[in-house]
Amino acid sequence: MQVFKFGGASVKNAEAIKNVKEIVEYYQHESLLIVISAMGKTTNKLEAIAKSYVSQDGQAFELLEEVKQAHFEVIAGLFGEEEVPLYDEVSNLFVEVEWILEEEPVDEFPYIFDQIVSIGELVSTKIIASYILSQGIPCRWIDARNYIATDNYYQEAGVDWERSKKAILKDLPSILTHELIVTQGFIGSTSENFSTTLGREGSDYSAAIFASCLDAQAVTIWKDVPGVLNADPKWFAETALIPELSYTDAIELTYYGATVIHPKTIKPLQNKGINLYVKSFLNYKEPGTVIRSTKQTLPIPSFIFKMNQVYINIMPRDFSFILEDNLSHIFNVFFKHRIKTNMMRNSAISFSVSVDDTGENIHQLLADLAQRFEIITHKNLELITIRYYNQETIDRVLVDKQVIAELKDSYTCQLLVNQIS
Ligand SMILES: Nc1ncnc2c1ncn2[C@@H]1O[C@H](COP(=O)(O)OP(=O)(O)O)[C@@H](O)[C@H]1O
Ligand SMILES: N[C@@H](CC(=O)OP(=O)(O)O)C(=O)O
Repeated sequence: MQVFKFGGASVKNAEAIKNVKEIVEYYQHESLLIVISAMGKTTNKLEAIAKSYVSQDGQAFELLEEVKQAHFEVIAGLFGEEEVPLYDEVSNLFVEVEWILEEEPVDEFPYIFDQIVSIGELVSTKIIASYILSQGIPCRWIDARNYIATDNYYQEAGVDWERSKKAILKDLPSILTHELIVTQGFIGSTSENFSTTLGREGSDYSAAIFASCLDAQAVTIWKDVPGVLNADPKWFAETALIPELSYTDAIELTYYGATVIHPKTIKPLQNKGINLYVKSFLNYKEPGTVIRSTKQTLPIPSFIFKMNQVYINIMPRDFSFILEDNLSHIFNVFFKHRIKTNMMRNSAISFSVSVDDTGENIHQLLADLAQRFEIITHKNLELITIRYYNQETIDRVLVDKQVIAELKDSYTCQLLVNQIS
């Protein structure tokens, strides 16, 4: 069997969903489990609703109505004038959010986020599964929350692999013998049946969890690009397709910020030797990129750009050295605020990190660190990572840039830079 994953861009409107159906139809004689994300930018809109609800700014119902109407338009685009029961099914899912919004917000934001935002994947999959079925392709919608068991670390839930595998193997193999399965990416459930999410862009990871538990032959992630390129085409005018990548190179590229695949996706597949394909949903017969066990190293240097970085220099107030005691304290504070570091350096009396400037939680991190350390921050920086670098590639990215910090090992070079105005 195989696992397919369709992200928000591939299901953003009725036309896009018809294209997904065409791809599924082409592969319908395979045994397929299809993981789908929320449509387009729905997750961002639902996040705005969760924030509006918590701040009680009076906008939440209006925002929810917009999201609901956008989904009804997609249903109309797929089914025309037909009075399909899907309208009621989708309305009922939105009613669950309305019930939340009617109550006073007493719970913590991460919990509220997960209860509201998880609806995006539930409605998108309801619509797409109904459409695929209406086109004569046997297909079953399943609720991923019955299969992806997690802890209760809301917004970044940890997967309970044992419980998930047991639930998946109990039900899904027999369904897959005669029907396609359509399910949600990104969401899971605690043992008390509260919805959880696996971290933003986490649907790729869901595909890997199902694939690993089912011992799939392959996973295919369908994208708006021809496959993995040597740089994000949004930042680089000339990019090249990488036809084959080792799991290690793929893990490194995604770890450093290549957003084409969620970083947690690759390890479970590597452990089981499952090939991961990245293909274009616009040219679905093209081979794309295959990530698998190979000795082949990246054929060309690859570039990763991360904008909006803040560089934090942390110095002990008492001029003690940056040794185990201070380091463990610093890492605990980063862990407490769940802030991921993109680059780290240390000297005898300072420890410096570059992180995404995500606003409020960075302020809280800095306030915590300032209790024990002197802090200097430098904002609006860009982090450039080059895998398989050489001097020519470094010179190429440094035009009009001032280097603030630099880290190199045999394969990877990281440059934290400032635009020279
Ligand atoms: N190395 C890379 N190769 C290809 N695409 C990349 C790379 N790095 C970043 N991207 C970006 O990833 C995007 C696809 O990911 P994303 O928008 O998250 O898709 P989806 O929402 O469908 O999962 C591409 O449009 C591209 O801009
Ligand atoms: N919808 C979720 C999960 C996800 O993976 O989305 P996408 O596949 O569109 O990146 C998010 O936007 O975070």
